[in-house]
Amino acid sequence: MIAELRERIENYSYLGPKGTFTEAALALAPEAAGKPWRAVNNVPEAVQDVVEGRSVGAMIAIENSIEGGVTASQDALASTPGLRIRGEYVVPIRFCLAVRPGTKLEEVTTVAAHPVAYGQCRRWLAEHLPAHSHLPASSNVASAEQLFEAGVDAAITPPTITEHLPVELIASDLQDNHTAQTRFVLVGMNQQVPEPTGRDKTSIIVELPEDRPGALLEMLEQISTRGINMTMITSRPVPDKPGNYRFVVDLDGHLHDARVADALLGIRRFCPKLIFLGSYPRVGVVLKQADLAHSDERFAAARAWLASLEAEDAQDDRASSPSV
Ligand SMILES: O=C(O)C(=O)C[C@]1(C(=O)O)C=C[C@@H](O)C=C1
Repeated sequence: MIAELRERIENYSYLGPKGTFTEAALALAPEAAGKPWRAVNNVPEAVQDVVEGRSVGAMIAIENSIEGGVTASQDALASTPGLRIRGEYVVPIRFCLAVRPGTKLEEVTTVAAHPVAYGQCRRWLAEHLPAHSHLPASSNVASAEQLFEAGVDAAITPPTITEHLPVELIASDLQDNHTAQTRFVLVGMNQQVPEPTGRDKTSIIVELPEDRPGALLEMLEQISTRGINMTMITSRPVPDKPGNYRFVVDLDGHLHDARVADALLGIRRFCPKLIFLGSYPRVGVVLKQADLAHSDERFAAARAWLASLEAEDAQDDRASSPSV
């Protein structure tokens, strides 16, 4: 009954309200098209929606090109067993300064902004509003909603905010870097790994054993000796173990690629706290395999050679065992 109910749920959760970059990312996901969307207040709520079956998927921001990893998302992935990434989506980021109509830049002393957005606009703020104070907001649209509360003069928002709220934009392109982008991932529970497309990425989280000097290097060796391109590595503290870290790692390739499977086996042997987050189609440039020794063909040939040795051995066993 519960399984049937779960099957009928089609919702997708995202950080709202309407108009956030997270909503723009969800609009890029073909599987969410035409399905009901649930706007929630933060990343843990979006993840809880999929854990508790209110949604089949949740879109969450994972990394910004200026601010780096989105820690709330990385921590949710590390602490929610069964959560799997199904796809990644990249959204270009542009910020504007929104005010109540009529407010002048010289009158602004307080700025509401999502912390990840605020971090992307430091240079502009230092130059144009050096004496302001920052009021944290739960999203890039929630910041603009705060304009209608006392004590908030301006908000950092996406340029599309005027489609949603009666605000005025008094400055644009606030972000420190004009190529700023945020990478989002669509997550679900206990999902099957999608078939390889030839342009895939595999994400893992590794908590290294505490008592093993050189464990980080060992993990990297497992990846590099198989010619795998590592596209990201970032560390997060383990909350209940001060001084211990887990590593969030992205690799080019798919779980069904021999070299990736081999590397995961190699890491898992000395590192039982290995979380597989998924293999899924990746956005952007995929490096060509430079080293022939690590080509799929060489992996297949090596496996065939091992299988032939084992077959030979089995034959020898049969020949030498006494017949009855
Ligand atoms: O989706 C939004 O608009 C958000 O407010 C979230 C978020 C994030 O969590 O990183 C998304 C993209 C921007 O880089 C800044 C903030």
